[in-house]
Amino acid sequence: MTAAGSLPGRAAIIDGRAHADALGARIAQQVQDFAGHTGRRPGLAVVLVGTDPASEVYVRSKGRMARKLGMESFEHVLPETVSQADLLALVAQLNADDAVDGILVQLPLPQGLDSLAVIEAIDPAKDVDGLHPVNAGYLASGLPGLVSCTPLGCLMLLKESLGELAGLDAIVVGRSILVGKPMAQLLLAANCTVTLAHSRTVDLAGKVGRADIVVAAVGSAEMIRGEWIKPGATVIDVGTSRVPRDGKNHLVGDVDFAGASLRARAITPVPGGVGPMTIMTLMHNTLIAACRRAGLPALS
Ligand SMILES: Nc1nc(=O)c2c([nH]1)NC[C@@H]1CN(c3ccc(C(=O)N[C@@H](CCC(=O)O)C(=O)O)cc3)C=[N+]21
Repeated sequence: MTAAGSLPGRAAIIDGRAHADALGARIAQQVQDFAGHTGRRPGLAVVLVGTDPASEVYVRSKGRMARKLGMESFEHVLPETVSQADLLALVAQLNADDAVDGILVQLPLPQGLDSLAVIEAIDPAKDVDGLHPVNAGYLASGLPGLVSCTPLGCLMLLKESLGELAGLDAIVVGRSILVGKPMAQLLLAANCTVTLAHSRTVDLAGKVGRADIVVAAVGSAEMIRGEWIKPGATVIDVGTSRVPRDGKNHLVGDVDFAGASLRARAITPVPGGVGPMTIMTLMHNTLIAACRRAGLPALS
């Protein structure tokens, strides 16, 4: 930890691990209820293409969490050289498999594979990542679908920390399909006034400085500076960058944590913030998909 990082900040730390554990306990109970009603367990299929070490870690932890909560986990590891056709054939097989309720294809895919085409091939009812255009459209239309895991986890943390979000000014920095765009939609649905900022935004510092809620999802280490943050704002940091520091590799977010925690009222740490919630909302989505597919009422 840096000298600045060890200074006590004023902000409350939003403990993503604790919130994820609490959500996990509720999901585990509902998985048992589901099994009691249907005689089977919710099933999650995770597809990994290639051998990116960080992706391997995430895929393994998703499988481990699914099993821990009593779900079935199906892990498919394909070589980096797999053809688009073979990957699409696996997706078709998983679509047709009744034991599979959720399908997640770990992104990014290796060069040469068309990830949008792969996502479009997933049955929207099994798209637990919420990336299929049908699910993105449901979200934009205010209809029930499946919502991308990371933004859903961020919204849960914001509601836990702030209670009512209506009327607050929110800025989302980053416009990816995986995080930024669905995050902006969720905040809009929660009646925030939303600014969606990106690499071409003019005066990002000024716009961040007017926001009650800052969601940083750019993937650029500590680019949101602490002095930009409006005093009393709530900061959600989606970034996870590995940076060499003091001879070690450190995981840091998109936000200058030490600086921001001197001004924010509450902030998520990295690690231990959004990351653990992302895995748990994937489990939540898998349970929702399983209930809908089984014709059971959505569990709360
Ligand atoms: N189709 C798809 N869906 C995803 O949701 C998806 C993906 N592809 N590709 C990669 C990113 C990354 N991602 C993370 C999940 C958990 C942590 C996590 O639990 N992080 C821990 C720390 C883990 C560590 O120390 O490396 C934490 O923040 O506390 C981080 C990142 C999901 N992703």
